[in-house]
Amino acid sequence: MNGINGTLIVPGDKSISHRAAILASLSTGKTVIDNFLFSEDCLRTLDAFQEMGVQITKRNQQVIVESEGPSKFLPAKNAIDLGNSGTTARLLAGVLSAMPFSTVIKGDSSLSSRPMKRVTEPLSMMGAKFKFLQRDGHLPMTIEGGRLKQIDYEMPVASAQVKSAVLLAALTGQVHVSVTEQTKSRDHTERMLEAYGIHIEDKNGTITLRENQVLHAKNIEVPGDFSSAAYWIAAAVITPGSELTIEHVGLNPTRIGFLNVLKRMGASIEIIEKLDAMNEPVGTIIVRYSTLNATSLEIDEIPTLIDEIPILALVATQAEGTSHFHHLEELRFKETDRIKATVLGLEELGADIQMKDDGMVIQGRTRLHGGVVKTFHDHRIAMTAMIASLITSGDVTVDDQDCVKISYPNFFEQLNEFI
Ligand SMILES: O=C(O)C1=C[C@@H](OP(=O)(O)O)[C@@H](O)[C@H](O)C1
Ligand SMILES: C=C(OP(=O)(O)O)C(=O)O
Repeated sequence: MNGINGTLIVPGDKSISHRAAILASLSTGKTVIDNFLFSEDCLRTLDAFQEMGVQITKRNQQVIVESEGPSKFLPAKNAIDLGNSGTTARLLAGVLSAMPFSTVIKGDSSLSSRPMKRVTEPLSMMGAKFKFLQRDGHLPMTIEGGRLKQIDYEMPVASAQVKSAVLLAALTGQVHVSVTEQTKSRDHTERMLEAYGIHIEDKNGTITLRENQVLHAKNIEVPGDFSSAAYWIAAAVITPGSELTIEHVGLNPTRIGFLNVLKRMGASIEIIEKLDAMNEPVGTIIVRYSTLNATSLEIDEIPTLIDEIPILALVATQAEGTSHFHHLEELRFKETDRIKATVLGLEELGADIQMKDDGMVIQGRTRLHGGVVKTFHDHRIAMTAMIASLITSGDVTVDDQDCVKISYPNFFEQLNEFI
């Protein structure tokens, strides 16, 4: 391996694609969404609205949504299956809370083990009714929507999914709402609503959405997914001889904590261009192989790199010294327990890594070797293991390659271009 060299474009952003599908469905008129991410999770969001009567056409990199707005949504004929997608489940729960009918939503075994009370509690305060059909606090559940009332909600967890669920319920139900976050989470919903001309304000961590606002269709362009770019940024930083350019990638400050931490560790990273797509900063990243020092994560930066912890842990195995990753309790509620899966996976490859209740401690630098990594069907664990394979002395295999389709369907094709 002579390094990771060249220029790369990553697929569209998963979080923004979900929101584009939702807001286009809630608008009246025709929306063209460019560079939509055709991954399994985002397809679940499109399917859900299609099941409620929204007209959706998929072509190449585009999605065309034709809608008459939420007042014309029809009850789905069957339970809506959201597969593996936490974002779809929680954001859709917000929209369905304002619908004058009942809907059953369900998911796969991973999604059915993830907590839903974080959204059903505020949505119940707004007036929606929920019934858990198998296990308390989990999918499958029935959502009985209806007229909603205003709430001022203080979020107990830093979660963009919870914030967005409440905002989308208020928007769909046309009521006023305010949501206060202790730590700022990704703000794609707020930015996209603003781009639609909706009055939404963020003052000292309190986001306020005014009542009686409606969406009119507006074309959307989705930037490249920073969370997908993170795998290649890591690959270049840890593989000697690398210089990689990643173009047209989203650089929203609430998403790029991983870049900031890498820079702090000593990585050579340049951002050479910035433009704006639907209120989202977009640019080009140039990254080179670098000698790295260990680091510790601050509590406030966790939401800005929450999905990058597995790949950041791999990078830390190549940094000189001890890295302390704490305040990561939320990782236990992802597609799998990502603290456990990351520690087990990297241990299998020879890393010196210790599991803690709220995170992990990693001692670098270690020479990694080959092994068989258990993914627990989590796309981010599978991709982290495959990036590790670029620097291991033997082969790395994962027990499930298919799970990368959740967020990055062409991951293996792009990986093969480098090896
Ligand atoms: O709103 C979103 O699009 C997401 C929010 C985050 O989840 P939480 O809200 O649970 O932190 C993140 O982990 C997930 O991949 C996508
Ligand atoms: C946690 C993730 O997604 P979701 O919550 O939408 O399943 C992820 O993509 O890492």
